[in-house]
Amino acid sequence: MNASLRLDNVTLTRGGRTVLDGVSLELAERRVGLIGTNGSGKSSLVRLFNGLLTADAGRVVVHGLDAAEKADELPRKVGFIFQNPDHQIIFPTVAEEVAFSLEQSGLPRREAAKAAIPALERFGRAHWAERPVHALSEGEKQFLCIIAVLVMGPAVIVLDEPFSSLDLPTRRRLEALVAGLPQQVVLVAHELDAFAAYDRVVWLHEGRVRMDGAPGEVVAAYRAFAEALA
Ligand SMILES: Nc1ncnc2c1ncn2[C@@H]1O[C@H](COP(=O)(O)OP(=O)(O)OP(=O)(O)O)[C@@H](O)[C@H]1O
Repeated sequence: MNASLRLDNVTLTRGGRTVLDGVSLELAERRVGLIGTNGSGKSSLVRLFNGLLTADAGRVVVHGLDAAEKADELPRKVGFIFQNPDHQIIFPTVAEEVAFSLEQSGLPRREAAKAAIPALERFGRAHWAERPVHALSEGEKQFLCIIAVLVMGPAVIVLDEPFSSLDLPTRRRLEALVAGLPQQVVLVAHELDAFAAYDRVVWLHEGRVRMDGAPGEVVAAYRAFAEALA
């Protein structure tokens, strides 16, 4: 099985607009960054990897699964962390949220409820179990989202602007947590320093790949481009 995220000549339209225009990419690195101005297509592109969006033309292959044929299997393969944890968390307590993830990964409901506490324990958060989710801070909620995704054992973690509402210390803690994950990680972010230790950064512009390579070079070129626009 090829452990890569592949787009072959992918075109995607949303609301009548071409959002991705013949994009071909093969992402096999463990740490991949995606940058670009607002509306360049970053969120749309990563949503192809878990079946939230479907390409209009071309082919998407996620760690060996053809996205068009195996759409149902993609969410277990690719875990998503979004900008706003409130959009992701659906249950009133931490334990219920984690239990739901475990159920999604195939455990029967009663077993999932029992397994939630040991799962939280693995992340040093067993004491959160009965906490109401609304009483968690933004950083804690984002941490819970990551736990809820990780317990499903995905091969890929996609983080789409996960830092936007976090203060700097909380952001650094989450970055450290993400840095230690064994999974392939795809990070969409506007905080360009986040990519320093990444293997590869792809710069998307108006639905096409504008530059692709080592973080230092791609980020420097993007900064120069953005400065010239300002
Ligand atoms: N739900 C939607 N319906 C129709 N068009 C959409 C929808 N969401 C996004 N688009 C359009 O798709 C294009 C790409 O949006 P996308 O969210 O992928 O960009 P992005 O690079 O992630 O931007 P940002 O940095 O602002 O999050 C935009 O022009 C946007 O208007």
